[in-house]
Amino acid sequence: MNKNLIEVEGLKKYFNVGGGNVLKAVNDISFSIAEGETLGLVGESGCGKSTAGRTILRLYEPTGGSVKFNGVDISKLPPKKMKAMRRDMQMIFQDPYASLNPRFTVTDIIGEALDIHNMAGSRAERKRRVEELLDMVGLNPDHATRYPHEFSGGQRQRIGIARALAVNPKFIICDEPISALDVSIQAQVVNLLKDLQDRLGLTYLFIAHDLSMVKHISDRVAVMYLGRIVELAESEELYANPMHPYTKTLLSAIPIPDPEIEANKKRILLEDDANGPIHSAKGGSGGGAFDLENSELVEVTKGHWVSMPKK
Ligand SMILES: Nc1ncnc2c1ncn2[C@@H]1O[C@H](COP(=O)(O)OP(=O)(O)OP(=O)(O)O)[C@@H](O)[C@H]1O
Repeated sequence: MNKNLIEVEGLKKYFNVGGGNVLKAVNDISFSIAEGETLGLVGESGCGKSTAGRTILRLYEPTGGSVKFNGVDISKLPPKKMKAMRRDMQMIFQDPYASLNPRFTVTDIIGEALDIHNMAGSRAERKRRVEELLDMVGLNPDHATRYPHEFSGGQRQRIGIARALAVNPKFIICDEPISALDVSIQAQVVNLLKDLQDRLGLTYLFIAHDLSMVKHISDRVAVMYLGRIVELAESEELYANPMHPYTKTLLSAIPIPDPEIEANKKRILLEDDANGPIHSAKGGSGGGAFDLENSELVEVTKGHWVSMPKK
């Protein structure tokens, strides 16, 4: 196993939501990601995945905990050092159209990423680099002068990937990069991300709300529920032997192509948490269905961690 590139320890991100209430969007999560590894982070909408991603990159200031990148604690780096560090840590977003400036050509979009880190060099060098990046993500370099609306959804996501790659990052957070794409296109983008990982030695945190596609890209998967990680295991192990009721729920939500199997399949209904992730200042627990407040991750078999009530 390679050394850890990312080490997240007790990370918290709380939002004040008024009335003395605090929304614990990320509530004490810990995990590491080895160099060249892909960790999947899955859970339903609102469980805190995106907030976790943004807090890891310090696009949100953490409420508590630490994030180490290559052994350096970035949670306390001053802005200048953090800017330099950002080159190594990039993000790909769910909706490539919303994250690409419609008035910019592809050259401008990718070139801007180079400019931010003074990596553009001469005009000719910038053009050459943009064309190289387009080629890398399977787009025609001749299309560099086109605008985002001239591309399909899948092609736009490729532009988003090229922009992230422009600064030669080591770590990329892929925040639901395929959720907005047609199913037929999803596998192509996943395969592209895998190829790029092999070629460039990238490390990924791959965020998704269901488990179906995550399986194909992740070495290990962490399952998030109400701001916490409730299960973490190698992908194969998690799919073959899910232990936490919430993981079982997510797995039961993956559609099976055979309608007969689908019709006979029982959905595990999750008794929802009354408070959600909101905790009142007076000490309301938000522990809910699984009493997460009084639970801890326990290594049940080697590398397979499950949230269990504290003894
Ligand atoms: N800036 C913010 N201020 C207040 N609450 C926020 C903020 N950002 C996120 N939240 C809340 O934090 C919780 C977690 O949101 P987050 O977007 O991280 O979840 P998610 O699992 O990524 O969901 P989705 O897949 O829908 O993006 C939600 O309850 C959300 O409403």
